[in-house]
Amino acid sequence: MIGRRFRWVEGQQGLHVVVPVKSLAQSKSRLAPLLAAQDRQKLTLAMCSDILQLLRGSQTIQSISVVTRDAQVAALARAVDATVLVQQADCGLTAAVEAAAAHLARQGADNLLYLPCDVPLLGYQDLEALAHCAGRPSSIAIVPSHDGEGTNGLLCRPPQGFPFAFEGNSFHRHRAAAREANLCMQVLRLDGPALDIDKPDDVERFLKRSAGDPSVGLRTRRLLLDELQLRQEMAGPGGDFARQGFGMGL
Ligand SMILES: Nc1nc2c(ncn2[C@@H]2O[C@H](COP(=O)(O)OP(=O)(O)OP(=O)(O)O)[C@@H](O)[C@H]2O)c(=O)[nH]1
Ligand SMILES: O=C(O)[C@H](O)COP(=O)(O)O
Repeated sequence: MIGRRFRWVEGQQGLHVVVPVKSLAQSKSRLAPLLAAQDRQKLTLAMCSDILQLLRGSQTIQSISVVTRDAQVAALARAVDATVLVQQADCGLTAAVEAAAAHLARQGADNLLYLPCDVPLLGYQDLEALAHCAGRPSSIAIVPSHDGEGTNGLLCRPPQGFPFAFEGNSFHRHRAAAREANLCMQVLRLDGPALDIDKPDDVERFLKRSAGDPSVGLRTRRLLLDELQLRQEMAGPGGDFARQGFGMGL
């Protein structure tokens, strides 16, 4: 647990963030048409690094927990003073968040904010918006993914007891569960964390959007453009990564 950076602001709650990360070798399989296996691993590490550095620098964050069985991810997490909850196997996202919820409840935390590792456009203002939502007891805030189907952020107060049901159309399931339990629910449509990088089109969207804001997703952007040499000019208006090969063996 870390608590020293959190700065109390009236109306805001210090957030206890949980970032589950599956084994690098298993991550980002839907990007296989675009990136080779080694490059998908590098991309996951770069995105983890971006989000962990952002969390570390935010005064709205009270603790960071990374749930993983991957040694490289664990090392990255420890470097920013995050708590590493080591898993024996990749047993799915829901199980990973449930394990973190139990841990936080034992530690006496009064909230949990799930964030995936693949939202490099997440910014400080998004965390502030979430911190405002955490002010009320028995509350839920959900950040839907840009396609309106997935859950790219889920804030629960208290941390345990909500029926997490990730994967597939989880936004609708989480919203229905909050309504059924009569919880105070907010749906936060935040453009930055709404973009999770799952598919080749998402890489294109990320490069377009991050071009206007060098303060977010810096490591991810550098990796894609400089090291993996994806060509940014293809991301301009009318650019078409797939048809032009994107330079990566399509
Ligand atoms: N600890 C842990 N994290 C997981 C597991 N499954 C998914 N995650 C994490 O949950 C978040 C959202 O997962 P996905 O978007 O499905 O991950 P992904 O690597 O894009 O998945 P694919 O493209 O389907 O391979 C990411 O931070 C993942 O690393 C798991 O079994 N254990
Ligand atoms: O929305 C979810 O349940 C998880 O974030 C996984 O969704 P994804 O497969 O769209 O990344």
